[in-house]
Amino acid sequence: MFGFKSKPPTPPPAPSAAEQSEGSLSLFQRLRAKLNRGDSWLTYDLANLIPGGKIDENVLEELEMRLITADVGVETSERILSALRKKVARNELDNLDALLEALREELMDIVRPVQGQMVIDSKYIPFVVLVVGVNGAGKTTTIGKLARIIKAAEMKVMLAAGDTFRAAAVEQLQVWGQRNDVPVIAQATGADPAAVAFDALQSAQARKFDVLIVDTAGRLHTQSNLMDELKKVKRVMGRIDPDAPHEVLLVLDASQGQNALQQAKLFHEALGVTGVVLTKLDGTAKGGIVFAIASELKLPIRYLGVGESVEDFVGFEAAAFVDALLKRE
Ligand SMILES: Nc1nc2c(ncn2[C@@H]2O[C@H](COP(=O)(O)OP(=O)(O)OP(=O)(O)O)[C@@H](O)[C@H]2O)c(=O)[nH]1
Repeated sequence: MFGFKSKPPTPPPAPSAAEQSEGSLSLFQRLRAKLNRGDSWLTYDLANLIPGGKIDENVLEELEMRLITADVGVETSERILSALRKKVARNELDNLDALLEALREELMDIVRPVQGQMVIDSKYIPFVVLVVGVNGAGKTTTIGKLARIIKAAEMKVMLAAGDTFRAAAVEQLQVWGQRNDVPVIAQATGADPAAVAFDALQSAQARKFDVLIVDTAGRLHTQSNLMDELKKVKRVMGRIDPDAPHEVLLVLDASQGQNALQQAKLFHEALGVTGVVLTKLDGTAKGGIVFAIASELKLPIRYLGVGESVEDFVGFEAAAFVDALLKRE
């Protein structure tokens, strides 16, 4: 689920307990079972639209509408359809299978470049991950899940409770810390989040931790003070290690659709996001936002959250994701 750079401190991660307990279920099968509750939004009953087996403009329009309503975005959907229309005009797509194969290729072209695991570079002691995103996107849950897989790889991980705005957020992080048996650095509610991050980084450095994950507040992105606060957290950590944070992980709730894309733009402009986690893909989210983020922002997509429990967390793999959407093995 993540890679190593320089000399790895430990061998690559063993399969997690959850992965083991899920036996031989492939990533495709796990995604397939979770995504949009198992119904493919994209190809569901598309066959019924092709009574004579002929791909015509009606089918293409229906497909375009599905892409748009599935949060792929107008621009990206139009681009996909324009490529498909050209193939139809050249008589290259004359049945449903050919159409689905061409659609798969178009979708793969969009997400293949953004598949990239988080590389924990061991030249940094610690490797610092700053986790950002709006309220309720799933930051704390993601941190808990991430801490667990890093720990399973036998690395020492510490958490910093940088969301000092809400007392419950600190408590929630502490619960995840206890569950994973990892230390959590916290201060009183209302403390300066930059001070929490600074202290945590100093402590993680002194105690030679491999990874420090910093939680942050997520009040609405339209409040410019949030971005100023996050920039300060970043800057202050840079005083200890000029390269820190080494990963700025943006957590987005996939069920927020195009709004998530807007958030991503703002966070990226302010902080220079280096990786994205899309959560709640198990709910009503249609998954199309993955393509919108990939095509418009070209940011690496690191992980997908497909449920509330620790094992509902998968590394992003382009082919498994596209095939799960298209219901193809
Ligand atoms: N269904 C589902 N729920 C999720 C997922 N990830 C997180 N959640 C739930 O979403 C809610 C918000 O998650 P948090 O981790 O508290 O979100 P946060 O971004 O830390 O929120 P604040 O602390 O309010 O800033 C919780 O009820 C989580 O259990 C996911 O992948 N799927």
